[in-house]
Amino acid sequence: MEVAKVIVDVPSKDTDRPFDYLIPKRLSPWVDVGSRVGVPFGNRTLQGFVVSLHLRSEVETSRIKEIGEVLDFSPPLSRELVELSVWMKERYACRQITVLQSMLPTALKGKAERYVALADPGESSVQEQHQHGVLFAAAPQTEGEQRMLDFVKQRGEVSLEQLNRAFPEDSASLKALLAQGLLREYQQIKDKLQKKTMKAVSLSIGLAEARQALESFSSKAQRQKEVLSYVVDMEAFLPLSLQEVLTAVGVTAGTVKALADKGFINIQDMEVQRDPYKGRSFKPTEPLTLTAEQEHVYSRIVRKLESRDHGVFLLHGVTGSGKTEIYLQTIQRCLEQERQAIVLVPEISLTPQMVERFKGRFGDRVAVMHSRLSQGERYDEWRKINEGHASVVVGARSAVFAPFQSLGLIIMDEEHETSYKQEETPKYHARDVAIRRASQAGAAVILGSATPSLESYFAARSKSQEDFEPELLEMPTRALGNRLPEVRIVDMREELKDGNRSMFSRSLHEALAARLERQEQSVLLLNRRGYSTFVMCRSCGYVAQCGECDISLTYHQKANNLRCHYCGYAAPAPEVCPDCGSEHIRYFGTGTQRVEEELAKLFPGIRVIRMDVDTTTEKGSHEKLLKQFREKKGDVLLGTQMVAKGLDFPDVTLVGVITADSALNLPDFRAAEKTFQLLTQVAGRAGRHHLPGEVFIQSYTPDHYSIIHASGHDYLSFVKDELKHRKALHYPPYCRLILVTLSHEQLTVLVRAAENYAGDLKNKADRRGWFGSLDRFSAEALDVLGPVASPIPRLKNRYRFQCMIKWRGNMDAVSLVRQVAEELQEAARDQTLQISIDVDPQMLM
Ligand SMILES: Nc1ncnc2c1ncn2[C@@H]1O[C@H](COP(=O)(O)OP(=O)(O)OP(=O)(O)O)[C@@H](O)[C@H]1O
Ligand SMILES: [Zn+2]
Ligand SMILES: [Zn+2]
Repeated sequence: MEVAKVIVDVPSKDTDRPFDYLIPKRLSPWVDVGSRVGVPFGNRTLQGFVVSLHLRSEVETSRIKEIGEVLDFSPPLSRELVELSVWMKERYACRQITVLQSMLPTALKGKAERYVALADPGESSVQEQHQHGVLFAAAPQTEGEQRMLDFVKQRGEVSLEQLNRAFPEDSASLKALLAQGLLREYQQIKDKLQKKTMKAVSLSIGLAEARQALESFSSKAQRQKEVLSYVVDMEAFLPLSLQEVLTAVGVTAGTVKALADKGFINIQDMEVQRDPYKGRSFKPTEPLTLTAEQEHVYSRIVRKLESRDHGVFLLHGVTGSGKTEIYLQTIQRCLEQERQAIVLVPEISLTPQMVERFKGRFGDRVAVMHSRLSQGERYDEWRKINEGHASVVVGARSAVFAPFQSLGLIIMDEEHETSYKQEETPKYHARDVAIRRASQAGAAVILGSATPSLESYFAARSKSQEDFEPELLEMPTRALGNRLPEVRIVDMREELKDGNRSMFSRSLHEALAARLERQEQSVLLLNRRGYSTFVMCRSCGYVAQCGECDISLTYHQKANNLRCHYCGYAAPAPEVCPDCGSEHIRYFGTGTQRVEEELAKLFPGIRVIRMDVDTTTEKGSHEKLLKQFREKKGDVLLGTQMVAKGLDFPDVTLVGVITADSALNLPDFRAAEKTFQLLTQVAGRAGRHHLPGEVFIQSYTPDHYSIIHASGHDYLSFVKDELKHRKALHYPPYCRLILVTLSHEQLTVLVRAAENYAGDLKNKADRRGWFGSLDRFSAEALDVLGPVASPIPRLKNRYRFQCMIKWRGNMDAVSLVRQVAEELQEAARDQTLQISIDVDPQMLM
């Protein structure tokens, strides 16, 4: 192969294609698809990725440049991942370089650094000088130049930075030396982060020899003798870290160095792997005997694994049905096949308890990746996988790119979680990427949840989606045979009517008191999402809604009005409730801190462990709080969404939801689905072991179907009701969405651009016969809503407008939406107009 196609690190439209580079002979053994390379681009050196290899270029060879360097011994990306990046760039309307980079840890985001070295000694420079008619041989002209030249000579190569530090005032000499051809300048890509090394001490003579040396050690060098004696004693553990030697013997580095100079020991740099779970032991666990229900599910998945074909399973199992045990045992099979497994979990449920379950079963073969690790730790976990030392990875969203060579299984726990969608570019959904990657690799996918997303469930039931068709597996009972907890809905309007203005209903109050008495534990959930954004009547539960879009109107304090984020409808904020005339109408929301205060007032001496964004910012704090709760150092675990997921505490017998409605009224068509999921999840924390559980859901809209069905643990009925709404109003899964957000510093410019965008898109879609309301009975339709001001109308001094595109059918809507955006941007000739495209958006607020 002579030519490599390389995607370079310039995220702009014109460079979003591969460029040809010649592969020099000396580098050819190292260059492969997925290699990270440094290439000349214009007058810069850039990092890039090789995406294909060819025998020759279509471009004239003399016009293409050579690859400058290869940055890794083995390519950090596999062919499979490079292929995946092409698919992702099209599906999510983004640049391939952005995708490729997001597949790697940030530590590998290299940047060019400038170096100087001696120019090729002698010949070439002399030749060149002859060519230029210069007859004198080049030599330094000043003392400063001479010193600089010597400095470089000694070191071979010097970074420009280092040189400037050594000769801070002397850029003239450098210029002169470069001009005379004595020094040359070049660029190299340096990784953002280096491997971590430590100084390590080992013996440089034989053990017997060292023992002998100890006998005859000079009494003047007593300290050195102690060091040598320590090293000899620890012979079985060599090499030792220098730090350890220093603290154990109580000497300075100088003493150790002196001993090294005498030739007894040597001190070297040794690479160390940062292990975030180092020093922690995980109790080994054995596979449990599966229940009949589990056995059935297990055998279906294993059959697929044995076939080594691609397949997707939707595992719908109630809380506590033992999904995790299914994950563990199917991974076991996968490893026995010498294939590897990826386990994706939502960031907030990537709790130590979760990690423990996988480390406990598979020990050191498990790598862990999440955002609370330092960049260095992430890099090392990534390398552990890349070098084949790990065969299971447990991680958040981006672990879907784990560099495994023969992937057998991808598990996505809590598959309904919105955090699987990345909100920054590339705005990918890990579920879709997982399915795509698995189909390339012939791997199986398990999507697990007690409350599957409507999209996945619909796809599994209807078998009509072109995207993916999961096979549905059900586990309707709990593994330990106990019943799901009893759930009571408390009508908070009644409480107010009866004069109780507290945030605790009388029944939840009583239940809490009983738990304190019996020394059992409680979990209290405060749904903080949607804090203060909607207007609700506390007397009758009325919430202002848009008649067209069936979503809550958002309160805008400045204008004192209510607006719909989808269609732009606006109305003045009401003073009294339009339904019942009550004055108890207000913006909604309560903070965890206020709940904590009220608990302390109601139950003096109560021990509350509060878990929210404020108390969990510090590294490891999440873990510490849960440990306290497990050790029963708290009566109540109070928190936001964090307390709803994946926790398995035997003594929790009460779960209270302070206000179930707050998420229900968010201006998001998934509000009901999210509320149902959250209530079901949190209810599932109660009574998981021998003690029976009880759940109280406090609500101002107790007849809402999401609350009623959650209280009955009735997923199917919820789905039926919800699908009716989605169908009537044309929302997913009956269509797909693309959210286009435009932003600019000047409002007038922005409004015009947004209107042009919507107009162009409609025209182009119309010409293709796509444009039309989704109301019409046709298999294909594309509708454009807006433009309207975005839910966050101004961000960082930029105004924001958006268009929502709804579409269904067999058409390439994404590329049309992208094409129109690119054309508009080009025509506008305005660098500051930004257009962002979010395909299948999850966050609509
Ligand atoms: N086959 C089994 N035999 C005995 N105990 C089991 C078995 N399977 C699971 N369990 C136990 O049942 C409890 C619930 O299981 P697990 O936490 O895996 O459920 P889950 O479906 O993942 O729940 P959730 O969705 O609520 O997180 C755990 O304590 C687990 O150890
Ligand atoms: Zn009212
Ligand atoms: Zn509307």
